[in-house]
Amino acid sequence: MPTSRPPQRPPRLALSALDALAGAVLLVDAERRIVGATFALEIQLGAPVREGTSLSELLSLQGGAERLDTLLTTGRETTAKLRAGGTVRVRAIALGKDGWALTFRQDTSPPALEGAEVFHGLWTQDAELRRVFRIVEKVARTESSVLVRGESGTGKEHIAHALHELSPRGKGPFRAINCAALPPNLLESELFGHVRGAFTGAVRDSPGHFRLAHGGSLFLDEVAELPLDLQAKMLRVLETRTVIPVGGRAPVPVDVRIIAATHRALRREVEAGRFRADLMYRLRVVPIFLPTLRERRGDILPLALRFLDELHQRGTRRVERIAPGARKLLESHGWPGNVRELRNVMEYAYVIGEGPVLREVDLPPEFSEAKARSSTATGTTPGATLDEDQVRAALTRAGGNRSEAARLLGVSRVTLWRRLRALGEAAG
Ligand SMILES: Nc1ncnc2c1ncn2[C@@H]1O[C@H](COP(=O)(O)OP(=O)(O)OP(=O)(O)O)[C@@H](O)[C@H]1O
Repeated sequence: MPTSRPPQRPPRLALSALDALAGAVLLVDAERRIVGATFALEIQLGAPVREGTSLSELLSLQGGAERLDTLLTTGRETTAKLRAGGTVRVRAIALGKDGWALTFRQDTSPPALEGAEVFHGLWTQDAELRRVFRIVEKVARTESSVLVRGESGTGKEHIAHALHELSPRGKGPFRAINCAALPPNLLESELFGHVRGAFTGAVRDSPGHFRLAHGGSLFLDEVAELPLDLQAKMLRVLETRTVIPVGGRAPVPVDVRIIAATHRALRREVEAGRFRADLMYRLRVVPIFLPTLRERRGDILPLALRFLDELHQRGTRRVERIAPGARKLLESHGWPGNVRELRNVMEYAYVIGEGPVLREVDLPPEFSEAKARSSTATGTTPGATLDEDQVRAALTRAGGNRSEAARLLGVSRVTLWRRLRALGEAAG
């Protein structure tokens, strides 16, 4: 009577290598039992693969057992139905007497990542964002002023860089200034420069961003926050192509292409009297709208995996899959901070969790409605669900810096401080 050996699991490293080299792969032993699956396959199937179960529990082939034999013996690619739903193209590669490696491709639609593109550091497989990339390529070749509109974290600064690099000015300087980050008087001298003695502390001449960007591009981030008096000066610079440094008299010629960005609707700012209409028309000759992450939900999981990949390069933990519950939460989240928020969330989950599976509980507190509800029900403070280990892990990762630890945990500094105090009190 034949004896059945227990299934032998391949080492995790081997699965990771397979994942990187071949993508969606399933390993079955000589008895056609599943012994391992790559992360890419689980993403494709949308569910974890149960080791030890029989291949026929995962796949169904028209023609039954006979077709399964053909699939395994001929090495030809075959269409198979997944018991969980959907069709795939499968090919089997015999591994001597040990079993088979099966590669999977999506059947009707092209493989999930086909049609994906990396454009100047921005990854997407979304048709709308890719259309934006094509517009950027076209407009980059011109001298037109571009206004990039998009929520925080949608990639406005990357687009500004792309516009510069693809333009004939690409070899010239690229300067960026955030109009919301400086008080008005400082902003003016940062933009237009100043002469020595123009104000207390002006011990020497300073060229300002316009002159430093001469022959290149100047990126005005958060342009809607420019105070009205500076808007008038900006308009003058754009019209005369000269700047007058603060405290100076002589206009200095500048040759700069302006790329502006905002998360606000400039038209509404104009209607509200906060932005000059004439400057708006100067800046938004070509408006470019970046879609939010929630408008391209298909990008969420692939981007999450890319960020995990980056974390793998830097850290020691190796996440091999995202648990279905966590995937659902990621896919349904509102993402007000867009891709930047996703990057931070993945880093948080990577740091907070342990082992090869990224789980629901590893995600920041705002992801768990149940947690939030129970915390409101019991009247506890936000972040009260963070346990000591999570807090410690984040602090270690942040080298003791509490602001950074709070960012990693997805809570405010005050919440972290309260939690530390509560834990301290509990320990004491
Ligand atoms: N499509 C994308 N693919 C990969 N990374 C992205 C993508 N979009 C944004 N990011 C990342 O998100 C972060 C924010 O990007 P960026 O600074 O260009 O956004 P922004 O719209 O200028 O944000 P803000 O308005 O808050 O300054 C960066 O780390 C960037 O690499």
